[in-house]
Amino acid sequence: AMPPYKDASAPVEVRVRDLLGRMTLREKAAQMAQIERTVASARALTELGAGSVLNGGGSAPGDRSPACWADMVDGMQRLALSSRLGVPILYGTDAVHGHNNVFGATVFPHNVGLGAARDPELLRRIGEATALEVRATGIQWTFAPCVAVCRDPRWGRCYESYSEDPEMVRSLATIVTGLQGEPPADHPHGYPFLGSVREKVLACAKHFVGDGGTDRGINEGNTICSYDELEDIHMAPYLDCMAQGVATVMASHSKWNGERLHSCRCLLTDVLKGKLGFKGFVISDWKGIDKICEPRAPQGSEYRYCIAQSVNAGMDMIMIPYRFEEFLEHLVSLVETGEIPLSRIDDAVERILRVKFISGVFEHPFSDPSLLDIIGCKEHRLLAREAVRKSMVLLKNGKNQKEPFLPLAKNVKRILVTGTHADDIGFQCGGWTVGWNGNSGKITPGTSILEAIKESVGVQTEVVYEACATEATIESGEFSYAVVVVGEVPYSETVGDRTDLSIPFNGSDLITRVACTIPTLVIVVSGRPLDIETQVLEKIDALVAAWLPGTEGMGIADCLFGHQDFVGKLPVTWHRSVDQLPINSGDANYDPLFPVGYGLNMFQS
Ligand SMILES: OC[C@@H]1[C@@H](O)[C@H](O)[C@@H](O)c2nc(CNc3ccccc3)cn21
Repeated sequence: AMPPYKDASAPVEVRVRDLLGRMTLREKAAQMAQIERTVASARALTELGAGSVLNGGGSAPGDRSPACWADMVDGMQRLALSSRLGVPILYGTDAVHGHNNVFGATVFPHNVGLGAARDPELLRRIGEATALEVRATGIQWTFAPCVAVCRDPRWGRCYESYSEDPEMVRSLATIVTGLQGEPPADHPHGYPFLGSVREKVLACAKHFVGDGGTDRGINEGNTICSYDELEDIHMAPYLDCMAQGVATVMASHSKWNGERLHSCRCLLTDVLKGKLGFKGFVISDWKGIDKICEPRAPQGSEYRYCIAQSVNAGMDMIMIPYRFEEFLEHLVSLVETGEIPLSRIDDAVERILRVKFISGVFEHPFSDPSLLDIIGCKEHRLLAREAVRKSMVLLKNGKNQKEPFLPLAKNVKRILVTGTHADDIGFQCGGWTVGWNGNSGKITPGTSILEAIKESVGVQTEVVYEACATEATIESGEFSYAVVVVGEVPYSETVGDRTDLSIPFNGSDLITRVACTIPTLVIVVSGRPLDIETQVLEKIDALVAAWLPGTEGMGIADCLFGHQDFVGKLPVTWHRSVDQLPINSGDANYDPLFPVGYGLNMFQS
């Protein structure tokens, strides 16, 4: 007869218990391992039975096409299903603003722009569209949403945070129901949920906890605060994610008052699993356990000790990604010596199997090729265009109270478009896009700001474009107005940590050169607020924060030319000077250039 764990009609907990009872210690330990796709061999997946596979940012199969991804994931699944007990893998990827690793996917604005849009229903729809594009490649799990509450814009991951305001971040956790589906009203609190194996993917709330609150915004640094502050500011969004049945949580590389989250039993077990009642599984970050002994010992040393510390603290799955067999040997040995109680292993594997059973991957282990055309489809690009439009924040609109500068006139003789970010899809998308750190240029199909402007103006309007306008061009006269698009080059994680937030490539000089001759709108494409000196702000006629809008540049033109009004409001404080940092709404003597919540509409100036 069919063993209970293979019986789709049996209750999940019965299937979990039955399968757990059949597994050897080595098989249990292997389920707790997540390995990188480049080492996902037959030995790893069939002989040893690794539980999960991921691709690190930028790691992709063949030509990055959707079909290539689906073939890869299905191939790995076939290997896993040939293991002794035939436990399927979960494949995880960072689809953090659309299915951003895949060429041709819809790339949505990064989280900071979605925080400016402040539209929970929009976030749910973005989750829905993203889930479909992820599923189209046969992938069942995304490492999103990042629910960091960014308290210092010097942090290289500021753009991955919806807001500095925990209440704003909480309200946007609706993306979880978009990704996973809406749990029924009687869904047990803290229990993982997945609504449809065809159209939904497992989500991952990250990075637990306090990733956005580190001292001076240093990535993977130290968050120094009381437990109450940690709970009120950084932990609050996890309650909302859990209320929506989030299936997994990723631990943060950062520390709380000097204690590494990856080996913090108090926060991972007593708080997250105990007090908050989380019933899904906790996964480490990339090589997160290898860092446990730093700085006393170099990263990766004392690996056996690191494994013991992390697993005993409550880590359920380890994002290894390359030391799988070493990990396996150590973990089995640690249980045999009693340094890790078998009960801890059983708890971890029970959580992993629970998520696998609720995900439907036992019944539907393979990709669904009928979804392939949905990647980058028109409907999703229109949704992304709506998100871009709603994320735009109008910070200045005219030099005096009476004459708003926007909307821009469409039927003028000649306009100048200039700046490093006017015609660069890669710059618009930012980090975590095709490559881990992102890139410049035509990295994936999309519409640049220049293309959007050309598409929006009248046929008799001449659009003159120069990445860096020359004096000759500027002085050549007859420009009705200029649009100067400047900002940051793509980055991710520590690569993005800054102590200086001035506009790169001497953006301020270009702005000044243009603005002293031509009426000028400045658009800033960045993952965070950048320094706008007073004399620059006074010289320009209008200023728009576009954040990192992604592929659908038309959403910017929709606002500039008045098709729709500006609705965006600042989700993070726009500082006057980096000397003020950290500066957050609610501080005593809060004196920013523009406060959280600031944003004009077209009729204001
Ligand atoms: O990509 C997996 C995780 C991601 O979900 C976490 O948010 C992030 O902290 C994270 N960082 C890495 C490191 N990525 C990496 C990319 C290319 C080469 C080496 C490492 C992986 N991950």
